[in-house]
Parts: sequence; structure tokens; C-alpha cells
Amino acid sequence: MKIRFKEYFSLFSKYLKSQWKSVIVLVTIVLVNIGIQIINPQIMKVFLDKAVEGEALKSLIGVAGIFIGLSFIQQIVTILETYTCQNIGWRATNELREDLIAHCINLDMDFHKTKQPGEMIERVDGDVNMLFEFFSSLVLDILSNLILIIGILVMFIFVNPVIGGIFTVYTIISLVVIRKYQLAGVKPWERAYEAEGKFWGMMDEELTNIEDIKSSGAVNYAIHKYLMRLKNVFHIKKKATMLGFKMWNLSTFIETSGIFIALVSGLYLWKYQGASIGTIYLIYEYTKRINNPLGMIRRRLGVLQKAEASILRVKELFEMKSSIKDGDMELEGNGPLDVEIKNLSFEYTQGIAVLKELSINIKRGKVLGILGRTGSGKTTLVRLLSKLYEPTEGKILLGGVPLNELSNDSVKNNMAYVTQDVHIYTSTIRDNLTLFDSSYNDDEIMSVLEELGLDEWIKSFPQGLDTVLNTSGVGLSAGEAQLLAFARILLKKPGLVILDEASSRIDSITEKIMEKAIDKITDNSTCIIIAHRLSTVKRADSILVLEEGKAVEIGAREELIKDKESRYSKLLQESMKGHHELLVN
Ligand SMILES: Nc1ncnc2c1ncn2[C@@H]1O[C@H](COP(=O)(O)OP(=O)(O)OP(=O)(O)O)[C@@H](O)[C@H]1O
Repeated sequence: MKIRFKEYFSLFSKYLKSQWKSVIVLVTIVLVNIGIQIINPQIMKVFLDKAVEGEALKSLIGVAGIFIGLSFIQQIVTILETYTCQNIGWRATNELREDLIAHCINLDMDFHKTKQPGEMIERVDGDVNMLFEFFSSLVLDILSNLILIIGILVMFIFVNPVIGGIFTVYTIISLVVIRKYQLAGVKPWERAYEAEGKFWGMMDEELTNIEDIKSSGAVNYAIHKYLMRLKNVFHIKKKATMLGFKMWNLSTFIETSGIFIALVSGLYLWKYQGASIGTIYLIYEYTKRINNPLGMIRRRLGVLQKAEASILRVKELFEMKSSIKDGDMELEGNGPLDVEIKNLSFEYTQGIAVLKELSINIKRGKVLGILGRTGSGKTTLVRLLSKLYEPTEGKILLGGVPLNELSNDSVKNNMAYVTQDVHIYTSTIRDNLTLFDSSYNDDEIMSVLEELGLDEWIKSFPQGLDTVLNTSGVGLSAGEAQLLAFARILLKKPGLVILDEASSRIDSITEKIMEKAIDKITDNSTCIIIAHRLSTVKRADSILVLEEGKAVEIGAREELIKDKESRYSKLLQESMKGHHELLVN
């Protein structure tokens, strides 16, 4: 793939725009640095010529003083340059990281399903790290060295137009050859990063499942897979690195040829045109100084080669679009929402229907209990209701508005889904309750906790709401985590709440509090409860029984109880006989 300067420019302008003042400071510093590098050899030339002519020591010391002074200033300027570069680089890459993470989070579940966490880390962090130099110094180094080269060539022409011409041709040939090699290196590095990303993805998967791997005796298989992936990374990286070495050899050859040309031309000028020693020194010094930026450009282009691969991968990631359309309708007002599911079918894999022609209405404020065995499609239905997937057929209306026409934010703000695994953030209890929304004050939070009977629990922590969870050993039991999630809902008061009831047993005190919390939630919102115990659906107004994605029973709970042949009645009868209270899983 041919690299396009447009890509550099768009990344640059986007992430350096906010730092334009620092960029101007940096450019000024760099120009001063270039100026000193061009002027200093001239001072040395004057020094040499004066020395050869036998000038007085005082005057020589004066010239040497200027040379040393300028060299000292150059060191300070270089330090300032490094500092500013680092600052700009960090800010730009942090902004880029932030954008990438936000973009990835908003991508649909199909994307997340196919990407392992390790691979994502490599793409969001690894690739962006590669771009750090690109923002901080890479392009600037390349540009400033090009300016330096042009400056030196102009000086060469002043010294001797013929030699100036020869070195201009030499420089152009060097740059063209270097650029050609650099382009050839982009693809191999791109492949190398991709292989590395996959390798880390696999490592992440294996480490997460280490217990399963050990207990199922799959250690040898895992190690074999690990070695195979590593071998693949090795081969691909070797190829990319070898190409780098070729470039290094080539530039050494170019450098040596430059010195050779300088020495021969110096000799010629000295012998046939009576040039001074100072002038010959100047030619030699400028050749060395032209080789320095050429070498620097070569090295920087080597890094750019890697950065280009990362730029392409970052761009590719940004170009991935979610298949879930972000609608522009908003739900107005608050309070419980009507939910209509019309002829809904869904396939994760084409041809394999997981939900089949499901239709159900839940009137605002009512409670639907869903019963169904493992794999019957309960979670899938919730995912569709949460707009995480697009239905294959049929539609869902929330508050009378088709879900695909609603904005993702509106869906997020009007719905809450409590799974069995409540995610606790490494932050204060307050942040965990408000989900970092600072518009809630502590009184509101405390009154919700009181409602839930959790005020005593909070008071047991010396730091109360400021207690940091999950660090310094403070954690939560599964029951407490569920209660925390319920408190989140009572604070937010969304129009639709989906509760995936915890299937694990909880102690009777927690269960009582939980029952109370669920009652409060069902008072405030339309509710869908995925039940694992029959007792939970006692509060449901209607019941849906799912079997292999099909609604095998839908009806008002009271009606289903009356109908002794209904599945729900039968389950109740069995539970009364003490057969099972726990329904599924
Ligand atoms: N991401 C996915 N990709 C492909 N198939 C999936 C995916 N998630 C679930 N399935 C399949 O869809 C079917 C329904 O799964 P779903 O998780 O909705 O069932 P469930 O009733 O919630 O089960 P459980 O009670 O165990 O959570 C199952 O056959 C499952 O294998």
C-alpha cells in the first residue's frame, strides 16, 4: 500500500491543532538549532585561515570563544527541543488514545466478539505508542534535517558552485534511494504488528483460562500453539528487520561516497585553485554535516516506516463503523416506558435463528418475567432490547419509537440492565453508584441507600461514600454488588429495567433487602426479569416462556395460573411438591 501524505497531514492537523502554540515554539527552537549548525563551521573556517595566516592569539581566542559559545547555546537549544517535543508527543498520543478507546467502545458487538482483549490493547496502545515519535519528533526531525541540508547546500554553492552542484546531485540521489527503501518496508512492519497483536491476544486468552487449561490437561497444546504463534512473529519480524539492515548498509555506502567526493574535490581545489585550508575544512565539515542529517533522515524514516504501519492500522480502526445505526430520535419525558416487540427474529450466524418470530407487548409500568432453559435466547433478547445488535427481522419499539430510530444515548439513558456479573469500578462507592455522574448529591445517594436499608452498611466504612472499592482489599460480595446495582437504578430511575436475576444463592438477609429493592424498581419502571427462581416471577404481570428461541407460552400470570395445563402452572405445581425452586441453570 502506498503511503499517502494526506494521512500524515490529517493526523497531524487533528492532534496538533490544540497545541499550536507549543508547535510554534518548537519550530522556532528548531530553526535556531539549524542556524547554529550552518554558521559554526564558517567560524571554524575563519579560525583556521587566521591561524594559518599567523594572526594574533587574542583574535584567535575571540573566534574560538564565539565557536564555543554557539556550541553551548546549541546544547541548551537541543534540551529545550527535546522537552517541547516530548510534551507535544504525549499530549497528542493521549488524545489519540482517548479517541480510539471511545470509538472502539461504540463499535458493535460483532466487532468485540472477534477481537481478543490483548489484541485490542496492542491496537489501542501499541500502535499509538509507535506514533508517539511521529508526533513528538519524527516529522519535525525529517523536515528540519531537510532544511539543514538545503542550508548546507546553499553554503556549498557559495564556497564553490561546481562542488555545490555535485553535492546537490549527491543529496537528491541519496534521498530518492532512501525513500524507495523506506516505502518497501511499510508492509512487512504492518504484518509484524498484526502478528504481534494476534500473539498478545492469544496470550491474554490463555492466561485468563489458565485454570481450565491446567485442569483439562491442555498444557502441551497451549504451549504448542504459543510456540507456533511466536515462530510466526519471529519470521515476519526477521524479514522486516533485515530490510532495515539493508537500508543501514546502503546509507553507510552513501555516507562514505560523500566523504570521498569531499576529499577529492578539496584536494583538487587546494592543488589547482589555491583554496585555503579553511575552505577545505569547510567542504569536509559540510559534507559530514550533510551526512548527519541524511543519516538522521534514514534512521527517522526507519521509524516512520514502523509509524506508517501504525498510522494505517489506526486509520483502519477509525474507519470501522458500527452496524448499529445511531438514530436521531430522543425519548421525551421520564417514567415507565411501553415496550413492543414485533415479530422479532435474530441470527448471530446466518441461517441459525436464535430468536424466532417473537411478539410481545409490555405496557408501561408492567413487569414481564422470562423463563427459559440455558440457551433458549433470554440474553439475546436483552441484547436486542439494549440495542447491542440489530434484529435480523422484526422490530422493537420503546416508548412507541422504533429502537433503531432512537439515539444510542437516549437508549442508554432510559434503560438499565443488571446482569449477574455487576461491574464494580476501581473507584469510590459514590462513583460506583452514580456511574461518575456528578449531578447527584450525597443526600440523594444516601436516601436511596436508606430506602434499600444499606445506610448501615455504608456507615460501617469509616470513609463512607468515599470508600474506594476493589483496591486496598475492600471488595464486595456478590449480593452486595447486586444491591449496589439496584441502588444505581433507583438513582437513575430509567423507563425500562432489565434484571438478570443472580442464580447463585444469597443469604436470607440480603435476599430480603433485594426483594424490597426489586419491588421499588418495579414500582418506578417497566421491568423485564429474567428469572432463575419461580419466586422471582411472582411479582410479574405476565410471563414469557422461551424454548429454543420461540415463545412457547405468553400470557398474564394470573391467567396462566388458572390454566392448569400451562407450563407455568406445571412448574408451580412441581415446585410446590418440592421438586425444584431453582428453575434453570
Ligand atoms: N455471541 C454469540 N454468537 C453466536 N451465538 C451465540 C452468541 N451468544 C449466544 N449465542 C447462541 O444463541 C443461543 C441463545 O443464547 P442466549 O445466551 O441468548 O441464551 P440464554 O437463554 O440467555 O442462556 P443462559 O441462561 O445460559 O444465559 C445459544 O444457542 C447460544 O449458543
